[in-house]
Amino acid sequence: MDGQNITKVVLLSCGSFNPITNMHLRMFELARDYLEDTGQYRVVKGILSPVGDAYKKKGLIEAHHRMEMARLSTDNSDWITVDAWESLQPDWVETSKVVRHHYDEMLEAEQNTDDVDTVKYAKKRRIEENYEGSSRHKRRDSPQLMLLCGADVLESFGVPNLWKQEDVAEIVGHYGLVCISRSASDPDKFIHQSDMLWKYRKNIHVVREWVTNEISATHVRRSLRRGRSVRYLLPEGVVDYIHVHGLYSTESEQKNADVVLAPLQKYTGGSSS
Ligand SMILES: Nc1ncnc2c1ncn2[C@@H]1O[C@H](COP(=O)(O)OP(=O)(O)OP(=O)(O)O)[C@@H](O)[C@H]1O
Ligand SMILES: NC(=O)c1ccc[n+]([C@@H]2O[C@H](COP(=O)(O)O)[C@@H](O)[C@H]2O)c1
Ligand SMILES: [Zn+2]
Repeated sequence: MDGQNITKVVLLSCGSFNPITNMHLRMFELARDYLEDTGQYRVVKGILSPVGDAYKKKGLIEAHHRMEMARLSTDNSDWITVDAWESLQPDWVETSKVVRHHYDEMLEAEQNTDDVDTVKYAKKRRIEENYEGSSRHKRRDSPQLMLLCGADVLESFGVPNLWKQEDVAEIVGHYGLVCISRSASDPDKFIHQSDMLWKYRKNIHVVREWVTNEISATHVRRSLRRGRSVRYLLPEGVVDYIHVHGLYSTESEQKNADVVLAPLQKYTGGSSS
């Protein structure tokens, strides 16, 4: 393989990570193996982006704790990183905007490592060449940013008032999606039944995990409330962090219990901005 036609990929995973589990980290490894096995891609970076507190999901603990646990989990990875930008936004940010933000950052980082053009205005001009008006245009050699998620998130695209269809079209049509199967889901069937997902099916990479691993953060929080062990479901450092800070109680599970999830609030409230 001469590497000439290999596209560099950055994987971005958005979620609550409440708390981060071994399966969240496995998703990145599974996705990288899958993409690189095709011979078409080289995965250069993974980004974990914990959602901000304004998402208002039931039982969602403070972003700074979720961020710190994600950091502890990725300390020993040479390619998976954690990014605080989304978690620091005062309002909930649609995933399409998070993807755009990281795409822009990725292009900027690419430009900065390019030692041929170091003159500032030239860099700026080349960044601008990636755009036409407000829409982002890919340069042939620029890396690709793909959203990484589990099949439940893919299937949530069909939940009324949860996602704007134009956002889904932008994510799958312009960037790309890597979806890890979960045992109760059938992502291929879901794609087949959606005209939009079918249209962009070539940009959706379904990774079938045969050794299914149904660790979920909900299960972990439940075990913690009941004083049960969660060892080996989460990285060691995260288990210690949870115990030291006394996280995940009956009380914390009631957070946002009577609040509507931010996207549902936004899209059922009549606002479509
Ligand atoms: N066991 C799993 N298999 C495949 N994908 C998973 C698994 N657990 C989580 N994911 C994916 O990880 C991302 C972050 O998910 P999230 O933070 O909601 O974790 P979760 O374990 O599903 O938590 P919760 O139970 O609170 O919903 C999502 O894309 C989700 O689909
Ligand atoms: N319309 C949207 O952009 C939209 C809707 C629902 C969830 N999400 C995102 O998907 C992720 C899902 O996280 P959970 O599975 O933990 O709820 C979060 O990062 C959330 O912001 C985005
Ligand atoms: Zn989930």
